Amino acid sequence: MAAAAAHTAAAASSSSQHLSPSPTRRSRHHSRSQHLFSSPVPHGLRQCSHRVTHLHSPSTSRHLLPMSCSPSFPQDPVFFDQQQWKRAEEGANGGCAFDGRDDKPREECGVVGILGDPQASRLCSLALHALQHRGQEGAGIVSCDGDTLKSVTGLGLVSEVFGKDPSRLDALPGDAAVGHVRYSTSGAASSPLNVQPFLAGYRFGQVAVAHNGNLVNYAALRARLEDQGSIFNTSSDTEVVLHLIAISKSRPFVARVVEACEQLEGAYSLIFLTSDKLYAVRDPYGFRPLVMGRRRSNGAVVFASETCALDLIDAQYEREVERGEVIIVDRDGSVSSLCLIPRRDRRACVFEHIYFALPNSLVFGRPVHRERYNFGATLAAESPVPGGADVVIPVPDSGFFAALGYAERSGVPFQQGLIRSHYVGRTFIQPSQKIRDLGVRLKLAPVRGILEGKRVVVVDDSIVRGTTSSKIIRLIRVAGAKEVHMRIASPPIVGSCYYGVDTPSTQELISNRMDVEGVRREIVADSLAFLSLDSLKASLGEEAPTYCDACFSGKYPVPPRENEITRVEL
Ligand SMILES: O=P(O)(O)OC[C@H]1O[C@H](OP(=O)(O)OP(=O)(O)O)[C@H](O)[C@@H]1O
Ligand SMILES: NC(=O)CC[C@H](N)C(=O)O
Ligand code: SF4
Ligand SMILES: [Mg+2]
Repeated sequence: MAAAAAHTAAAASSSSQHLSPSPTRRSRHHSRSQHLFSSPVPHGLRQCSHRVTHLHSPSTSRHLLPMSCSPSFPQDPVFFDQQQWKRAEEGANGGCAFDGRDDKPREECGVVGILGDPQASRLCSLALHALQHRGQEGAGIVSCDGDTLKSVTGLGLVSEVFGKDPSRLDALPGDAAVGHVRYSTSGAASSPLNVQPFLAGYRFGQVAVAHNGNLVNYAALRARLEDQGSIFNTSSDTEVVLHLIAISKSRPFVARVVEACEQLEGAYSLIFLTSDKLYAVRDPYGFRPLVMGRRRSNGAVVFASETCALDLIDAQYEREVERGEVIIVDRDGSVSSLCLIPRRDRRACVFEHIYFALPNSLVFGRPVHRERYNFGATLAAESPVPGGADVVIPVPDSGFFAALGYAERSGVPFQQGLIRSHYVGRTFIQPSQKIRDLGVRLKLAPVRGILEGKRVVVVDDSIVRGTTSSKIIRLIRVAGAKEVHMRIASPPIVGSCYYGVDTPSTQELISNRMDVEGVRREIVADSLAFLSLDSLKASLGEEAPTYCDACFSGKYPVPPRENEITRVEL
């Protein structure tokens, strides 16, 4: 219970705890299977002592290994032979500039890729709709009919970009498509130039990319590329990937992708589309989710950030894209799997389970609703309300399952004491504080009949800036509640995220500025408790060490870097 006390503040209590915001720089850990990837690889295809076929690009000295080198990967790889390498070489296809629009700095998006369905762009727009919670600033799709890649992107929601004017989807023919919903981490939210997928032309053809994540060495990479003469069209970190691919001397395209990715630091779940293939790549730590499935009707391959996107377009979930894996899907439907070098210990973002992902999704192999329920139940055991409570209410939406877990474990009845408007989006994701302030009041309305005269436990998934909690507590008091006890199903957020979640600067994080008692006073709760970090880890079980919890612990798997260059905002 010591941990519980450290994370709890009651009106009568003066307990205080200040959590250090400073990121701890850590050396990188190599995974147990690291030696497999760095073992010497003879030229061409060979069977090694691990019974792994190593792949060696004949035109470069790069070592590419089939992903099956890890015994845990469920799919048999399709090994490339020399002929396939040859065919994979891209023919010159005419160049094209970026699909212009523009940018400011931040992070978390949704990506989708489809190959093998004549309705690819329509399915893509539906899948993006299912991923809308991951980003609301912009949406886009690039499709390909086997020859030319075409792009439609725009600021706003998927329905705003694609729903109003059917001709926009008509302009995206073909059986392959890649899509993106944006929540900016690097590059202005308001700039249409920064809306993905980015479409570019390089020496051997066209390539489109959709990225979820954030590159911590983006500024340094961009400075180097600019020194070498690259001209950037956007202020997004993602654009460096295209430049690295374009300047690579490796062949075929997948070797360029691998060479580019080896220079990236940070988080990236990427989907690439070229005229003849679809590629999915996940960074060596696996910070951001990425899953693969197939449409039940015709076997079309689908990649998406979350399984909720697969469900909507009737695609059967097959597996995660593994960390450090590159999956290549050919137009004939064949699927190959390679791995990036080096591969690291997994550091999946625990905040996906806490807040970002939808509860009906499977993320990192776990049902999100179950994780949230468990966090809430653990919180109830750790931090009951002293003197008891009459009702447990969730802060909709993402506090719902944690509140259910809290109510069931504590034995206090669960009620829907706050009603959510369906017409207001996520407040955390809103770009300005003014909009967030208004957003909370527009979005949530108290139910007087449930709250009046009651000792109310309010359960939310997280406190970031404190905007939501303070507004909600005021609303609940105005509705007549006798006491309001706030319970948060995650630890205090004390550090910014550098891996694709646009958590604000550390100064804006309320738990960075003050201890738990200070936050309680600020939000004017009768008591406040956070789930302790130890309990969060206990709830994750054996896999706890494979999660990133840097925004709670300050332990950053990849050292964050400050921007080292100044540049003109586009
Ligand atoms: O402390 P704050 O800065 O207010 O941020 C924390 C709040 O933001 C998120 O909700 P959001 O409204 O974004 O989305 P949701 O509807 O999915 O819960 C989160 O669930 C908290 O409620
Ligand atoms: N949230 C994200 O994953 C953002 C992707 C990319 N870093 C951007 O800012 O557009
Ligand atoms: S710092 Fe936090 S939000 Fe960012 S990847 Fe790690 S756990 Fe997720
Ligand atoms: Mg919320």
